[in-house]
Amino acid sequence: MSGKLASDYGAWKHLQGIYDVERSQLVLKDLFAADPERFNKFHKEFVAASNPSNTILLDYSKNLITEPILAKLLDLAREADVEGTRDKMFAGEHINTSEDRAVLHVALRNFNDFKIAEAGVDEVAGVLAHMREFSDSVRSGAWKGYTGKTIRTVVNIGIGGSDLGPVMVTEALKPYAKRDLDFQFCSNIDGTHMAEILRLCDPETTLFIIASKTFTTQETITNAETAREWFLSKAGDKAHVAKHFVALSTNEKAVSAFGIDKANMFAFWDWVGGRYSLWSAIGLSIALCIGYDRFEEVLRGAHDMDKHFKETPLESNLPVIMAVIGIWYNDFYGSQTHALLPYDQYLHKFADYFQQGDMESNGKFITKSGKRVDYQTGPIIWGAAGTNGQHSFYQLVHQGTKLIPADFIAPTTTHNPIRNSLHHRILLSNFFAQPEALAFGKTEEQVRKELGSGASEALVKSKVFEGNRPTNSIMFPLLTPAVLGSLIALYEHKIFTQGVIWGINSFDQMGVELGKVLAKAILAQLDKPEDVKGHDSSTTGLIHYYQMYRKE
Ligand SMILES: O=P(O)(O)OC[C@H]1O[C@H](O)[C@@H](O)[C@@H](O)[C@@H]1O
Repeated sequence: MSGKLASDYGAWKHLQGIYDVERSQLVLKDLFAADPERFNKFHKEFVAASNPSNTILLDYSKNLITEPILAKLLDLAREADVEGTRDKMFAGEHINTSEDRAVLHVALRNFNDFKIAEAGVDEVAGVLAHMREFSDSVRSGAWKGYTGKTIRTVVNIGIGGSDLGPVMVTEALKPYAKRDLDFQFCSNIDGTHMAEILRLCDPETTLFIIASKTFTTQETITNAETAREWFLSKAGDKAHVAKHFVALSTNEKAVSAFGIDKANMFAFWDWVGGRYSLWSAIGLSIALCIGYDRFEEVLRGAHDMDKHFKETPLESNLPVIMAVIGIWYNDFYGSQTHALLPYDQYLHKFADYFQQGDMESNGKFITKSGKRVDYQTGPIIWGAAGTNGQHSFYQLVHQGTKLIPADFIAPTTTHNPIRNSLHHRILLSNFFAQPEALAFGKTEEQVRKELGSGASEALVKSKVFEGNRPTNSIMFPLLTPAVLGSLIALYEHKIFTQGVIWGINSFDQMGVELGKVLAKAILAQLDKPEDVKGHDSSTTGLIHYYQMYRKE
């Protein structure tokens, strides 16, 4: 850790100079016209070392970059010591400095490849074996509920990282799911969420997974207590809890205080960040859904991307390339957001997942050495599955006043080739067309030609697309467990690389604390109006309104 701000680096200053002078010349239409080799120069294919059918193509040619700009961006990564910090992460050094912790989600999918010396790493295989045994037993029907019936519904109770990963992955890998097992995910403290899920559950055939790293999160513990209360109101005897409740946590004490047997607890370790935890015991619902072997394929896919990130020179390193191009827009062009646009319905939760993954990691204004940054850090992440987004927000992406860099993501082959893959061909024609339209637009001249001489000036102008809007295109053959694992790890390492360049700690989450503390204080004041003290007039007024109209 140099203690420097990113803006102190020589490469950063150089990039600012390039931006100021060359920006007007960075026109995609011209860059492509000038160089027929542009695609060849600006795309890379990742091929997994352990599995050649797992490949990912990254086409970054439709970005506002030239070879010298990309080289300078990579110099920035070198100057910020991305490689050194990466190696420290893989070696188990405590790079999460504010919490004095290692950052070792890579150890959860390592299978003894990299040597990592940190307490707990040698326990990973044992927990995976426990997950295999348990998921096999539930899926085969050998695991019985308290009346001897097999499990039909699994309810994962967790929030944030203990929810979003399992939700996204079980959706993404639905083609591999055990279809006679229903999966529900209860996260929100809003009782509506639990109430609607319990309506779908039969206590005799439901398994509750209480997923919480800390086992202190208010939402999860309250929801878990509600589920237990509901279960006991039907099952009666507390001894039956052991057949219907399991816990995924680092906090053994709190798990046993809740009444869950140690044999039904799946452990992980403080070096697994919540938003990086789907690879840990938090992935139990994934293993139950697609089977342990498929879950392990997800892990192995991620490991292949870890190897790529760790061992590939920066010029060919996919996560690093995506990271530095993102910095070019975020910090020099001033774009505020980054869109994730998967053209695959199974990835419809991908943007939601990386909203936490990216924004909780890099939404920080203080560097690791305690300085306030004088540049932008993490972008706002958003998006939706194509083609739905096209009929919703793409108008602004094409003709709005904001620059919105976007990643278009698609499989060449669909799991559902209905009508001879007609749907998929239409889907992909949109996937190819949108980045093309965004890059090359439509000139006034073209519009005039199309409309003929009678068209009003205003109409002509309204149909012009300026173009020059940058995108990455990411393709892979099929959304398999291995490909998904690699794809998630690709984005994880992108986020890591950006965090290192910005000098921030991507692995703590102090920003989620304040609201929690205030809510606790307010909860104690909600009963009586005279208890509402210590707030501004707006907060006081809102609580009083609630007290006047509530019905319980
Ligand atoms: O798994 P837990 O401990 O219940 O935490 C759930 C979530 O809580 C907070 O919002 C943050 O710390 C997240 O990173 C975390 O994922």
